[in-house]
Amino acid sequence: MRKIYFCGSIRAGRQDVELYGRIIEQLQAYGTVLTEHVGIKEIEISEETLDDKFIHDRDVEWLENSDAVVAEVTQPSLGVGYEIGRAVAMRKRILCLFRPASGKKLSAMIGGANDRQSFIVKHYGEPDIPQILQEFFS
Ligand SMILES: O=c1[nH]c(=O)n([C@H]2C[C@H](O)[C@@H](COP(=O)(O)O)O2)cc1CO
Repeated sequence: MRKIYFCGSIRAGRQDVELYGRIIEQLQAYGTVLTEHVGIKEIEISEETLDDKFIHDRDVEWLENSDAVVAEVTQPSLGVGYEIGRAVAMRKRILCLFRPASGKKLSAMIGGANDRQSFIVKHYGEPDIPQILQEFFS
């Protein structure tokens, strides 16, 4: 079973958490999502009981064990940017999802990393997700 590491903003703002949950639900058709908690609204409460070193070391280990990384990058987050950078260094396959309709501007360090092979950046709207995931995992 493929292991998927999903990245989404937590401390940088939870406005997209429900969307993360719906993406994770679709990702589960392609493998086990190691970071399911990113898409769960009430998660801050349980993650708050963990110290930062525990969270960091657990997540880096999950990242190392993952076969693919999918990041929703519309809400800019230091944690997500860090995870993506570490994933590049680990030579993981990475899919970054950005919603232009948000009115935000994607960092050049993500947009400019797109090589259309191992680092893929997609500008999308929610209805596009099934096809994007199918292409990425095929
Ligand atoms: O409690 C946490 N649990 C956790 O797994 N993370 C990881 C997973 C997310 O993809 C990413 C979010 O980073 P940030 O909190 O800087 O937005 O970091 C981050 C936090 C809080 O920083």
